[in-house]
Amino acid sequence: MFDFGADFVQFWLNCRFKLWQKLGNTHPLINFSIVYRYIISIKLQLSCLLFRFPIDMVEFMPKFSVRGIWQRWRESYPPNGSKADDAITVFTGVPTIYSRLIQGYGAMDSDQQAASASAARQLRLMMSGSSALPLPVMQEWEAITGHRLLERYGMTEFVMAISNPLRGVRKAGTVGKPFPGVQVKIAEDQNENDTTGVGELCIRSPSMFKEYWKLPQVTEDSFTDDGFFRTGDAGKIDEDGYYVILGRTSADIMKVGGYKLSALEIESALLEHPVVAECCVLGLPDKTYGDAVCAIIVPEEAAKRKQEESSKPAISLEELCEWAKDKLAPYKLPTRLFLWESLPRNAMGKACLGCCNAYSTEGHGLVRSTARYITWANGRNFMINALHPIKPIFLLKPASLRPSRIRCAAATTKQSKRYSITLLPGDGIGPEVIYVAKNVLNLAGSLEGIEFNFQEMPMGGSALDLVGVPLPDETLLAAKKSDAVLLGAIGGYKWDKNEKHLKPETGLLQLREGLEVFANLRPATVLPQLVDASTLKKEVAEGVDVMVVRELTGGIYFGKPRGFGTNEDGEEIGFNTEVYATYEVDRIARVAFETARKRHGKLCSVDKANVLEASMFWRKRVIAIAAEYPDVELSHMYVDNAAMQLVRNPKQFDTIVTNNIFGDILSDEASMITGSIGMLPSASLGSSGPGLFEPIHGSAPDIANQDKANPLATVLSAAMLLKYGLGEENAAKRIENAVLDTLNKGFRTGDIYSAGNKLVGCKEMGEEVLKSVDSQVAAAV
Ligand SMILES: NC(=O)c1ccc[n+]([C@@H]2O[C@H](COP(=O)([O-])OP(=O)(O)OC[C@H]3O[C@@H](n4cnc5c(N)ncnc54)[C@H](O)[C@@H]3O)[C@@H](O)[C@H]2O)c1
Ligand SMILES: CC(C)[C@H](C(=O)O)[C@@H](O)C(=O)O
Repeated sequence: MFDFGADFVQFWLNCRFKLWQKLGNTHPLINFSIVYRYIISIKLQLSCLLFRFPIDMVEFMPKFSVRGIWQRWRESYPPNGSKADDAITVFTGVPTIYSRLIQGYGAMDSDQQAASASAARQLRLMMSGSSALPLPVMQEWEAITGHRLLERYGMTEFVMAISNPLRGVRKAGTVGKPFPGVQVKIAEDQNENDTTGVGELCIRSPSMFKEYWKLPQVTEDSFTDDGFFRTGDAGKIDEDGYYVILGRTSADIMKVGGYKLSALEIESALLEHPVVAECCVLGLPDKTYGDAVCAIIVPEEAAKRKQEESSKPAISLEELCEWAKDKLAPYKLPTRLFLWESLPRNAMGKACLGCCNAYSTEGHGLVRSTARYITWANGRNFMINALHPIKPIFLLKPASLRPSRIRCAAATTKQSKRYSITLLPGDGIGPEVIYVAKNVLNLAGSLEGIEFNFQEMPMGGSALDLVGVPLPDETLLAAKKSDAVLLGAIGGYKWDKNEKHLKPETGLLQLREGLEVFANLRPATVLPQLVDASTLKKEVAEGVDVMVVRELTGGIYFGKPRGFGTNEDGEEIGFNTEVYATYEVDRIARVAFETARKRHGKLCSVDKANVLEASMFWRKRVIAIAAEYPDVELSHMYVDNAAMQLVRNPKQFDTIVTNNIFGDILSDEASMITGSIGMLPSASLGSSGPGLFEPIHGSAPDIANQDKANPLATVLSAAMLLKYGLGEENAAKRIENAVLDTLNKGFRTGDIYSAGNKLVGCKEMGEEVLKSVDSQVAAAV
């Protein structure tokens, strides 16, 4: 333990030689005065910049003593609610330490877990540095301790330069923004035609060191002409101005077929695979592509045991790529896979890339061998998946690979427009259909000179599994800050029994409420190509074109009081309240009248005004608003009758306006007239802010992960996003035309299949739509 007040001078005097050796990732010989300034700066930064309260003690924990660290926290904050005098309040570690602490936590019994998690929660702050923190580690740590790790970026040469804020948004996967007085620039490689914004991070800071001791040339080479220190780290700035560290320029950036790829980004994605305990990604020399992406994976213990018993690899390259293809672009997928017992690590716990590289390169000969288990010279066992010929990096057909930017430049003279889109794949078939819709959106957009910046965020059950809530704050924040949000679907059996606030569906309602998207447009159109897919008679279904305008942020879904209780007889009850205020009915009525006006001028308001006060009120307000729209023909219908009329004679409807719950039910019913719920898109809009676009179907757990989902509802939702969300009608038209063209060619997923057509899966349907978007270029431009 170290008392900063009294022992400070003594400390650095005693430690300076050691510090000379230990500090500095770049060079060990750092000027004596730097050591002094280093310590001063640490104390200043900790005390002033971060906490605004003095720090008395700094305790150096024994390296990797996972048990010791957890125990120290439990002693600091015993279960009786007291706090020890020497309690730890702030903890800083490197990612490996947090991974190990998570492992240690997993090995505890449930009582000890509860005590440990509760103690850890009481620390004031936890920080991470030294290398990029993998997202899954951050998320797991937050789920256990409630701490969102504060990631910062610093080096011995200039101490700390960039940090996420103590209060404010700590963006996962980033190191935040520069401290006041610190200048940061990204020096892109002049010799490369790279527009990814990735380059070497260069820093100018008041706390910059002066020189490497007696090494003037090294010092000189370390600075740019304009006085920025070259960190040797690759980075980029994200759309919010947060810095993302992609690794050491020398070791962590691979150059594959002209793309600069971050090994850390790929590692982060692979680490999410349930079989993967540890992972190291590196580029191995490849004649064609410069580097080939090689993944070294240490499987989880259970997978290792199974592997031993069955003599089969815990995971194959094909399985890994199949799993990762929704998370990584095709050119980022590994083309070589090594399964190892463990990763060689240095004393700090960082994977020793040099070793990994040497071993896997030495293993070249072995790649051609058929041997499965190979003993490496110093006795460590590792396994190579037999025979991995290097596959071409690009697995897609060339047409869909052409980078959007080039297509766009060739196809249109319009100025490039950029939009940020939050993607929420969600659960079940959500990720499958979002993958397709994203590609279609990208291609259609590029043909209209539009560039998208997609940000994928967790939502629903997958967010519950990751961070313990169905709508993480970060997801809502990202959604609010983007230009539009595209959602797959949420929900699944796994979370059905969760308490209300921990249900995926609650997350969806929170999202709609948070984005204030009160108007939900759900068009149900029977396409001529799909008349046969409808369960109604051809003459009933043909020509149906209904727009359901559903109120989305009020009514019984949100009304209070609500909950569970007991009645006077002591019996359990559950209750909800259907309630609408004037402004809520008025605004949705206006949206509906405007919509009807642009269609065939007929609006039917659906309610239950013969029974429910809320419906009587609804009807009264709709009639009042009708005075503003004399050109629109208004009618009213009770919901029970409307449900019947929809299947009796759906063509009588043009536009329907109704409350939240009736809209939910009637739009599902209307979907069947069109052939399948897999065809119906929706747009949810508010008076300002981004719109939310989603298919009306759910996560379809019965067909999830089987490549059976119909992606067209989501693809058409992407078209609605372009039309209603961004005002990009031409790009929307391209998508709508492509869907029609694909159906004209006879491609059908199972839900809309009829004899004489070609049955395809979700992926193939997506590829066909992409081809159609592509082939319309000449016709449409
Ligand atoms: N907006 C949403 O995210 C949303 C909407 C509705 C339901 N849900 C949730 O989804 C889960 C499942 O609900 P559900 O079964 O009642 O409704 P669902 O819409 O998921 O599925 C109903 C039926 O339609 C089929 N289906 C749905 N979408 C399809 C598609 N794109 N292609 C082919 N077939 C498709 C399913 O296989 C299933 O047989 C529940 O957890 C529910 O709460 C979410
Ligand atoms: C999943 C659920 C909350 C949702 C709703 O009831 O609105 C769904 O049925 C829908 O139609 O999007």
